[in-house]
Parts: sequence; C-alpha cells; structure tokens
Amino acid sequence: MASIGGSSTFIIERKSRHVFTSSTLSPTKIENLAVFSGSTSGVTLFCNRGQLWRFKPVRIAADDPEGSLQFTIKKSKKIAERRKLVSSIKSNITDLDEDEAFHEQRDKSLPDVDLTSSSSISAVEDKNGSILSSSDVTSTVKDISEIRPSDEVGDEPEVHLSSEKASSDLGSTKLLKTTDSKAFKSGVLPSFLSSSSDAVLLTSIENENSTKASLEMVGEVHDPAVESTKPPPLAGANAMNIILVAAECAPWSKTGGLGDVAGSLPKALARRGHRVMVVAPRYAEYVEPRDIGVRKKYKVDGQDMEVSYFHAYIDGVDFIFMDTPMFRHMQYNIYGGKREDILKRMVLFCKAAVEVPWYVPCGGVCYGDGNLVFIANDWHTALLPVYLKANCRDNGLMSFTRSILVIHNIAYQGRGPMEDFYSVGLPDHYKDLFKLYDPVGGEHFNIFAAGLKTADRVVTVSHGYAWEIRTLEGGWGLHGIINECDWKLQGIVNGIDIEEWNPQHDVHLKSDGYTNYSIETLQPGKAQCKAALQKEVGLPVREDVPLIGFIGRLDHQKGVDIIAEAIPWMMDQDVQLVLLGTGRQDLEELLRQFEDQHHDKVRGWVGFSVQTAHRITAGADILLMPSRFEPCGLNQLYAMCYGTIPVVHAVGGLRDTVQPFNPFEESGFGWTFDSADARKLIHALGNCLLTYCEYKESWDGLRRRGMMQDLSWDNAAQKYEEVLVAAKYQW
Ligand SMILES: Nc1ncnc2c1ncn2[C@@H]1O[C@H](COP(=O)(O)OP(=O)(O)O[C@H]2O[C@H](CO)[C@@H](O)[C@H](O)[C@H]2O)[C@@H](O)[C@H]1O
Repeated sequence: MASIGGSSTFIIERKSRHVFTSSTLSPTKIENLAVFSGSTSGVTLFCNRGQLWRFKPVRIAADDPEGSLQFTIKKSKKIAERRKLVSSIKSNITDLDEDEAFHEQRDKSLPDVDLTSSSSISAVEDKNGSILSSSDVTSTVKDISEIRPSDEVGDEPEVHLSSEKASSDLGSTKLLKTTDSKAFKSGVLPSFLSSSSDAVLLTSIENENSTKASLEMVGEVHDPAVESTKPPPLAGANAMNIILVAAECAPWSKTGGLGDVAGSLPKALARRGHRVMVVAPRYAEYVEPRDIGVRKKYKVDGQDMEVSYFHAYIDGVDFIFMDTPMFRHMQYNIYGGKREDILKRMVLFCKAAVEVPWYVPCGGVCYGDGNLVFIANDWHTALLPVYLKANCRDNGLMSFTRSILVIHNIAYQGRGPMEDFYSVGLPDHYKDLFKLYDPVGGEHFNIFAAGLKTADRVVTVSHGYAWEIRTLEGGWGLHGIINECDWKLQGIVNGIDIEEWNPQHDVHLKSDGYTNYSIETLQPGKAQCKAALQKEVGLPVREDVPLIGFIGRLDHQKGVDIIAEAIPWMMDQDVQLVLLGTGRQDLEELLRQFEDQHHDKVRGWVGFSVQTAHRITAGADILLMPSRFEPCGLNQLYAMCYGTIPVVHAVGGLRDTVQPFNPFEESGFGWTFDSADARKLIHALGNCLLTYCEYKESWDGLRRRGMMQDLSWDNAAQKYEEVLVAAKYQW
C-alpha cells in the first residue's frame, strides 16, 4: 500500500470525475480507501469499491492552493477529453465484429490514451498485448437434479433425512446468455501481496463481458451524454465489495431455496452499485465459467488440498466457482456422504473462500480486503466468519473486512462430536466457541453456534423467523446463542428473481401448450396453463375443477404428512392435486401412494425438476404449504406472482408474506391456518375452495392483488445494504 508523506502532492482520480488532492484526503482516509495497489509507469492504481483509482504524484507545490486548483481544472478538462476518447473506443469495440478491425482500431487509439484509459484498455489485452476477441454464445445449462443429503452433519433427529436419492430432472433446460471467452492464462498475486511495486497489475482478461465489467469498474464506459442524466448508484457512498459464499447457487446447483437466494440476491446488490461476487463450489463442468488459472493449496485434516477457480461475469456479478476433487460429481448429492466428508468439504471451501479477494482476479482486478464484506449462508459456510477472525483478523490482516451470517434454516447446524474440532484446523482457544450443550445432543461440536457468535451481523430470512429462532421451540438448541446475539440479528424477507419467476417471460411456459401471461391476460393465460398441466400429468382437462399444487423438499419441515392426513377429506371434494418433491424415502413413497390410490385426482411427481416447479406454479389455482416451520418460503412468493393462491400454515416467513383474505374488505392474498394440523388445513382449504367456486370476483381480486405486489429482491437488497453498512462501521 502506498504511503503518503513528504512534500509531494498526489492526485487521486476516480471515474475521471472526481479529482482530489492529497490535501483533501487524510492519510488514514486513504489507507482505508486503497485496498489494492499496483504500479505501472510510476502511477499507482488502487481498487476500491469496485472502482479503479489512479494515484499519481505530480509536480506542483503542496502549499500552492491556487496552482493546485488550476492544475485540477486543467486535469478535469483533459479527463473529459479522455473519457470521450474511451467512449468512442468502447463503441468501436461493440461495433466491430472482426478481430482484425478490432486490432486496427486499438492500434490507432491506444497511443493517445494515458493510463486511466489504458488501464481499461489493458483489460482487453492478453499477456502478449494482443486484444482478445469474443463472441456471444447462448449456452444451455441443464437443470440440476439433486436432493438434500441423508446425512447432514449432526442434524436434529427430526430433520435428519434417512435416505434420499437423486432423481433426474425431466429434460428441462435453462438458457443463459453468456460470452464465450479465452481463459485467463494465469492468476497473479495482487501486488499488495507481492514484493515488487512494479508488479504487473492487469494480466489477461477473459472476455468481452469481463472487459465491460473492467471498463465499468474504472468508470470509463460511460457515454458522457448518458452520464449526465444517469443517476448515481443507489448505494451511493455505501457502495462496497461484497462476497456472498454459499454451498449452492442456482442455476448451477440447487437443492432448495438457498440456491435461489445465492443466485439472485447478489444481482440485486450489484444493481445498487456494489461490486459483488458469489463464491460457490464447482460440482460439475458448468458451461459459462472459465478457468482463471489461479491455484492455491490449503490444509484440510493434515492433507494439502489444491483448489482452482472458474469465473463467469453475469448480470453484473462475478461468479467464482471453486474447483477441487472433493466437490467434483457432487451435484446430485451436495450435502451427502459421511459426516466427516461433508465437514472436510466445508472446511476447505470456507478456508479458501476467505482468501478469494486476495488471489482471485475478477475482470483483472482482485477485490482486495478493504471495504469488503462477506455474506455467509447457513451452517455450511458458518466457518467463514471464524476463519476470517482466526486466520486473518487475529494476525492483523483483513482488519476492515466484515462478515454477515444468514440463517436460512437453523434446523441444520453442522453438529458432531467435539473431536470434530480437530478437523477444522483452528487454534485450541477456539474450541469453546464450538461447544454447545443441549438436551438432544448433549455436549457437542456445533458449527452454526461458532459462526453466529463470530459473525459481525446475523440476518435471517423473515421477521417471523427472527422471532421464532429466539424461542426454545424455534431455535433448535441455538436459541440461547441467538438471544445473546439479539443486538446483531435482523430479519429480512427474501425477494424473488423476477426474471426467472415471471409468468410474462417464463421460459418454461413457452412450449407443450403452456403460455406466458400477465395480469392483463390472466384469465385466458392461466386457464391455458392449467389445461396444459392437466394434460402433461395426465389428469382430466377441466377448467372448473380447482387444481391444488404442492412443491417442496420432502421432509418433516414441509408437512407433506399433514397433507396425507387431509387426503381423505380432499378426495371427497371435486379437486385435483399435483405434488412435486423429493427427499425422505418414506415421504416419496407417500406421494406415489396418493397417486396410486386416487389416480383420477392426484399426481405425485417424485423428482427434482425446475421446469415442473414453474409449470405447477403457473397451472395450479392453489398452492398448499403446510410447513411446520418456514424461515421464509419462496414458493408462496412465486405462487402469488403467478396468480396462484397460497394456503399456508401461518409460521415464519409464510405469516409475514401471506396476508389472510378478508372478504369484507376484499383484501389479502390467501388463506392461513394457525397450527400444523390437518383439521386446520382442511378448514382453511375449505374456505378457499368455497371462494373459488362461489365468489369468482373475490377470487379474481385475490389473484390480481398477489400479482401486483413488488416481490423483487430490490427492497430486500436495500435492507441488506443497511446491515452491511452497520457491520462496516462496527468495531
Ligand atoms: N422437487 C423439486 N423440484 C424443483 N424445484 C424444487 C423442488 N423442491 C423444491 N424446489 C424449489 O426449491 C426452492 C425451495 O424454496 P424454499 O424457500 O421452500 O426452500 P428451502 O426450504 O429449501 O429453503 C430454506 O431457505 C429458503 C431461502 O432463504 C427459505 O425461503 C426457506 O424457508 C428455508 O427453509 C423453490 O425454488 C422450489 O421451487
């Protein structure tokens, strides 16, 4: 990190828009700002808050404010000219299809561009100085078929899944537009870790997308005309570097809601102006990410394990996939295997993830560790805050980096015998952090407990759940710790990815008789989807019969056994029922039984199929969610967006998001029942069916109100930002 001293005056430029002299910035401020530095031609570059800064000594007297001002004005003019030039280069990059033409243009343009621009330009150069070409390709990613593990590390007996198997998706595909690219040739150590101040700052860059990302990072892609009207980033001065770390990330890997969140929250944070990265394991050979050539070794249980990194830049987010033999071929069994094995996977994942901002360049530039916050998710990554503290902060490293731990489901905790402590590779004095006693597990090793205590802030995915986990019943043994952490705990209701889950554009509704629809075309659109669903699953095609859907992991949490108790009553009604799920074998068997016994009315689809989930959400009239507990729940949110009425157990996030129907005020979005009990479910569902059959206008109102809500991630992202800011200024 460069120091400031002597009589020199420094110019720091960001986005070529703001020019500061060192006299306006104190050394400490600059220390805090400059998180990554490299030096070329005597000019030092800093990366901070997603921006590349130029930091250059100039020959003017520090005590001559007028001279300094003149210089600044002159410099600003030069910068404006330079920006125009870069903007013209950018439009040329877009316009020119042929590499050759691209090269010609570069040859013409580069000599006039000084470092601020050339740092951008170098973002399209490979090691030999030639510019990399790229062409857009549309790649197809197969749906992931996978399940929860049968053997989560030390879960509570009730939620411990006995035996689950992977089942394949039924041929659904998802299109992801991406950019083909040449891979990074090699990774470089960030120069602040290397001894040479002249370390090469920007090496080869992988693709046009990354190029644009890099150009955006240094603030040079803006058309001046557009720029004057373009509002500043929503995050404003709070813009940060954010790294979300999760064991699954849709669409590449998903067993449930965590995958959805990891795939979509980061995009919303990026839209607010943060520089955002997701780090997830590379369970299979994904199409978009490219090997960036960085290799690192970490010790896990006494053994050296090598990891490498794959990168894709999509929708403003750097997706980093960590590759190591332990993750390979686990896509259908992410949390599977022996307790010791999953523990090793998560130890390696978290140890390495902490250092990603040092070693893994995205768009050519590492994130660095200042102005940085990690978002860890569930017990699988709860070791990350602990490693951040033990391996870094205790040693004077990453002092400005913060960690947030998000609780998606506290029932899974990473429990094991105390001996497991010796597998996580921490100093002995960390042992107590993991020690927990409860009547179920006795004294045991608990990863979630350690993560909750160590994280700077804790978020859970609804207000209702934030309350529930403080109680004996809802805390699953961790309520004591949660109550101690009360001051740093906040509930933020999940959003949904409105590009992925939008009846107007849903790619899964474009074939097999389904259709896209909006609030304007709700009536015919939904009727067509319902008919297509009935046809696809082989039920009688009837418009008048209420079609009830259920989608979810088959375990104790989701209450499929409560549906089983209600089945005799349901089968006495004129209804159809389509269930989709995978998980516990006995519950899968239950689904098959429903179908066998009531073949004219029920279909039980055992398997994991994103496409079928979308189609049920669109084609069903009613979505049933009798979850015993539900931290947030995404399916009810998707349902409301698709004009499908939720009937839910009023618990956790379901209570937060499904306001009960009030026939007198014509308000609300669905039906709720207040305990996980078949009789209560029958009562709520009975009222719902009555409204469906007898009160068409009310039904229509319910559907429309649901569809008109803003359930996007944007609101939630703003709230996350508040938490990140609070963490940043917390010591
Ligand atoms: N068989 C199948 N085929 C295809 N898709 C399937 C499927 N089974 C489930 N899904 C999909 O998986 C997701 C499940 O979302 P939930 O919120 O219900 O998840 P889950 O309980 O796993 O997550 C936890 O984390 C999330 C995110 O925070 C919380 O909302 C939730 O309450 C908490 O339990 C949905 O996208 C759903 O469509």
